[in-house]
This record gives sequence, C-alpha cells and structure tokens, in this order.
Amino acid sequence: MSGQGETIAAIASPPGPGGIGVIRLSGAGVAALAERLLGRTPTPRHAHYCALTDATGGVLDRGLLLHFPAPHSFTGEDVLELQMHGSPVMLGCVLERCLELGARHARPGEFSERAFLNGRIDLAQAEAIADLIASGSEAAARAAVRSLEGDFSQQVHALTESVVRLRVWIEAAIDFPEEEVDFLAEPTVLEDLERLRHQLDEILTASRRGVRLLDGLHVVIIGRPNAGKSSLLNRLAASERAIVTEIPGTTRDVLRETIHLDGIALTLVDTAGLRETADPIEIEGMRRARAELERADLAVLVSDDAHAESDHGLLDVLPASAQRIVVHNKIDLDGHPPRRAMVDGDTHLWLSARTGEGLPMLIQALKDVADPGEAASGTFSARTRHVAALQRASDGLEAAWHALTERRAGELAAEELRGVQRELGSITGEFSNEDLLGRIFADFCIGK
Ligand SMILES: Nc1nc2c(ncn2[C@@H]2O[C@H](COP(=O)(O)OP(=O)(O)OP(=O)(O)O)[C@@H](O)[C@H]2O)c(=O)[nH]1
Ligand SMILES: [K+]
Ligand SMILES: [Mg+2]
Repeated sequence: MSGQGETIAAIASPPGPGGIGVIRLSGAGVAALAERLLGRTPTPRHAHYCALTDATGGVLDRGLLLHFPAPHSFTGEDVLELQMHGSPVMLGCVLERCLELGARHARPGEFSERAFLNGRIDLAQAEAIADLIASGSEAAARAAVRSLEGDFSQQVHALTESVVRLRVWIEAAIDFPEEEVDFLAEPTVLEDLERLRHQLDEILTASRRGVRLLDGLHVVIIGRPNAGKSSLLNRLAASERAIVTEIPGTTRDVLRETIHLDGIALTLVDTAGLRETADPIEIEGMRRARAELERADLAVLVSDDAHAESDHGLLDVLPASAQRIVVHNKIDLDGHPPRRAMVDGDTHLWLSARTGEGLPMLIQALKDVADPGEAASGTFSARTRHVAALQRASDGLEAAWHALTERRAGELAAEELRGVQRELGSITGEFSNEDLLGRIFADFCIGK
C-alpha cells in the first residue's frame, strides 16, 4: 500500500500493571510484521488468538492480534493491535520485538497526527481525542465526544461555506465596477453578513463554554482590604490556605486554589485588597489583582456590609467579559439572615465567611456559572486556540460590515472575508503549519 509512513509502535494502554495491555502499530510495514508475528496472513479485522514470540520462538505472552488494513483504520494506514496481559514488563518485551521487526517508537500523538494527515479526522476532532482522554468530568467528556463526532467542525464548516458564498458574490460585483456600488447597497448582502455574525457569535459563546468545561472556571475574588476575601477562599477550599488577619493589606500576592464542584474544576484566585496606598508591595499586588481580573470567567466582589455603598464603585473595575457575583460578607455581625437577590442584573449574596452561613448559596451560584446544565446539552469541547480564531473571525466580519456600510469598499470587504475564511480553516486544520501541528500533537500521550 503506497502513501504509508514509517511503521510506528507504542504501548497504547496506560503505564503500570493492568488487566489488559495494548500495543498499537501503524504504517507501511505493519502487514509484513503481522505476518511474522502470527505465522500467516491475518484476516482483516478478525481477532486472532495467538502466541507472541521472541526471535528464538520463545513465548512472551498470548493474546489477540487484530489487523486493520488501510484505509479502514484509525490512522488510515495499516494498523495492528496486540492485546495481551497488562504486564508492563511483557508489554515492553513485545514492543521490543516489534522494533526488531522494523517498527520504531511512536512520538506522542503520532497516531492521531497520521489520522489527521490522512484525512480521517480534522484538527478539531484530533484535539477532541486528547480532550476526551484528559476530561475530568462527565460534562467535559460528553462535550469532547460531541467534538470528536464532528459537531463543532460541522458548524465551523457551515459557517465557512456561507463566508465563501458571500465573498464570491462580492468579488463578482467588484469585477463589474459600474454595478458595484448598487450591488453593495443591496440589503440582502448586508442581511447575509448580519446572519453570519449572529451564527459566529453563537459558536463563539458555545466554544467559550466548551473551554470552560475543559480548563475549569477562573474565579477571581476581589474587594477592599479586610472585606474577607481570604476568609472566603479558605471557606470554599475548606482549608486554611490563605493568611487571614484583622490587618488590612494582609494578602499581597495572588493566591490560587483549585476546587471541584460536580466534577468541574474551579480555580479560585485570592487577591490583594484594592485601596489607595503608597506601599509599593501593595501597589504591585493590586496590579496583579487587576491582571487576574482580565482573564476571569467570574469575578466575586466581596464587600463588607458596612462599606456596601462605597464598594459598589468597584463594580466598574470588573471587565465586561466576566460574569460577576457580589458577596455581602460578615452578616454575623448584624445578625441578618443569609439571602440572595438580583440587583441591577447582578446576583447579590449576603453571607458570613466566618460562620459559613449562606455559603451553600454561593456554592450553588458558582455551580450555576460553572455548569450551564440544560444549555450545555449542545456544548462541544473547544480550546483557547479555537476561541481566539473565532474571535478574530468575528472581528473580521465586523470589519467587513464597516467596509460595506460606511465605505462601500467591496475590495476591502472581500479581503476581510478571506481573512475570516482563513481563521475558520485554521480551526479544522485546512490552513495549518507544521509549527502548530507540532505543538498540538506534542501534548498528546504516547500511543494516541
Ligand atoms: N465577623 C466576621 N469577620 C470576618 C468575616 N470574614 C472575615 N472576617 C474577618 O475580617 C478580617 C479580614 O479578613 P480577611 O479574610 O483577611 O480579609 P481580606 O479581604 O482577605 O483582607 P486583605 O487580604 O487584607 O485584603 C479578619 O479579622 C477576619 O477574621 C465574617 O464573615 N464575619
Ligand atoms: K486582612
Ligand atoms: Mg486577604
């Protein structure tokens, strides 16, 4: 079979002893190698029970040998799977035997990379494999499976097709300058563009959700000194992680603690209290606090009820991209019961970090943000790389919109749409370079 790569081999099951161990091979020499191991030509996709022997014919182990001839295999090449006892020592010996017979060690992710290069899966699907393996919750795993099934890629493809249609149309108009101006004023062109922007935004939102499922939620706790930020972090982490004292300005550096709610990881970030000060250490601490806010999915503004009024001004510090919860802490001091209310579109919670009263409400609110529940049923897994590309595509559509509406510049709009097409193509790997591929597949485990 032509077009197959060097024969690669790897132990595909996890390291350590196990019930079953699997060695996987792919490439040009697989068919010959399978024949040597089995002593005859294996039947395609048939489980042969056989002895796996060393060079002298000594039995290393007995197990199943499965041959998947190209192109109907995971990589699109000839693939061989050896299933045997999960003994790390014997797996090593059988792998060694495969190397003697002409295979070489596979690099991390090399099987998936070949599957991608042979068009069995696109890049987003290949990434979904790694994400499925690494997923830490059922929600994340299900989302990864959906991406692996191609849900995400299909949506990106559909979008790309619409972009191409619009671009071709605009380019055709440019070729007839006397009609161009009229054409660009056509409401249908702008309607199409508007619809595209809407669809792209929906995918962008879903992708952000997908990233959150994989990477967890970045929750930044901010507020004035002594509001009880560190006390709250300790409560949520159920440990004395952060130093708590009655001295304002206790926390000066950024402090992180990961907790899990229903299988979803939340990185809680405690920060230095925000106030006017001349202390250079505190000033640096506040700079870091603001930097953390920039990449927050959720900002928890902690306010000591006594200063609620002035703390309200801090809401302006929060980036628009982050969701937010306002916590009114220390209700134990005035004896008010815990409660939850919506104020100007924000969730406000009254609780006590000291006594733990009202804390379940906060945990519920965090869960609501972390796991969008019903809304997540259509969520696919996505990576920061995808979100960044979609964001650039979205900016490109906006630029195309301005080019058409304000400047009647068809050429410019077409150029922007070409850029959008490239960005979308980079997600599924139609436009990719070796650097990017190298970086993506190096993160995979060996044997995948
Ligand atoms: N009564 C009461 N005291 C609290 C509560 N939460 C925190 N405190 C007290 O408030 C003081 C400050 O708490 P911290 O958790 O250090 O506050 P912080 O916001 O991290 O302060 P900085 O790190 O200095 O910005 C400490 O003396 C805490 O014991 C609460 O719910 N009730
Ligand atoms: K303090
Ligand atoms: Mg603190």
